[in-house]
Amino acid sequence: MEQAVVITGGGQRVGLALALALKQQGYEVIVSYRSDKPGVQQLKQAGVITLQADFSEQAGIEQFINELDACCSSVRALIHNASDWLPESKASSPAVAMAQMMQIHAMVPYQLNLAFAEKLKLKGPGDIIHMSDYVVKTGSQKHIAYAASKAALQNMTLSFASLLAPQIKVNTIAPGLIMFNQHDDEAYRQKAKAKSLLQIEPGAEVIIETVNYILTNRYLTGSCIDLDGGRSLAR
Ligand SMILES: NC(=O)C1=CN([C@@H]2O[C@H](COP(=O)(O)OP(=O)(O)OC[C@H]3O[C@@H](n4cnc5c(N)ncnc54)[C@H](OP(=O)(O)O)[C@@H]3O)[C@@H](O)[C@H]2O)C=CC1
Ligand SMILES: Nc1nc2c(c(=O)[nH]1)N=C([C@H](O)[C@@H](O)CO)CN2
Repeated sequence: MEQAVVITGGGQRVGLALALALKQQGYEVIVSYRSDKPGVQQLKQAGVITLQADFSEQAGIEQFINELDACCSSVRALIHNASDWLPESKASSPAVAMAQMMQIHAMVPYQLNLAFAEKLKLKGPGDIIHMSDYVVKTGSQKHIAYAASKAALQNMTLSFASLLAPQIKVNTIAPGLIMFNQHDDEAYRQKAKAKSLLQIEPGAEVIIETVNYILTNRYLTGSCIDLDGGRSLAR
């Protein structure tokens, strides 16, 4: 496969919607998924290549790199979406929390970017997109390791943008609330929406629009797009 758009963590929610939308737009799409959820079948039916990968251990990262390398001759874009929103309250220990967060949000993008830099350059301009989070700006009392690991990811945007220019653009999308989880109750939902000026749950469509903006813009690299409904201005 040539000029594949590679999305990590595409078995559900934002990654799933993004993969289906980009496939519908005519891109060749390859997705990593960890758990075999209903979305994986949707992807296969849509013609998206799905590669099972658990990035929790180094062996899982290396297996994915080898499988991806074997199935695509060049890469159009690498979108680092896979993520675990782990609160300290659910971690077995602080050491495990920080290790787990740095693994998925920093170690995986770091290794994949280095492994696929040449294939991203092969057939014209390439893109790397790091999915970060508004909380990089503010920190988070309940997701300390998560926020720190997203800050590491966001910093790598700067390093890789410098290293890989001009053939590859590297940018961050830093979302605020995009979509709730099923278990979020009404009180939480109201409170979370009230944190931004626009006070909505926008859904994955705004991520799709932003990814398309980045992919089609020849002059955007090393930047961070704050996709948060004006959250930093809300009182
Ligand atoms: N949803 C929101 O409102 C916001 C999202 N974001 C960011 O946007 C991106 C998409 O968010 P969302 O769709 O909610 O993400 P999810 O929480 O649904 O996670 C996406 C996928 O990452 C996979 N994943 C997690 N850990 C690993 C691992 N160790 N190895 C392999 N895959 C793994 C999950 O697999 P599995 O299905 O097996 O669990 C899941 O399918 C994320 O980077 C997120 O941090 C930022 C701000 C707000
Ligand atoms: N991997 C994930 N990261 C984040 C999620 C999520 O569901 N999965 N959700 C959020 C929240 O929506 C937050 O932005 C607002 O409460 C943050 N990151």
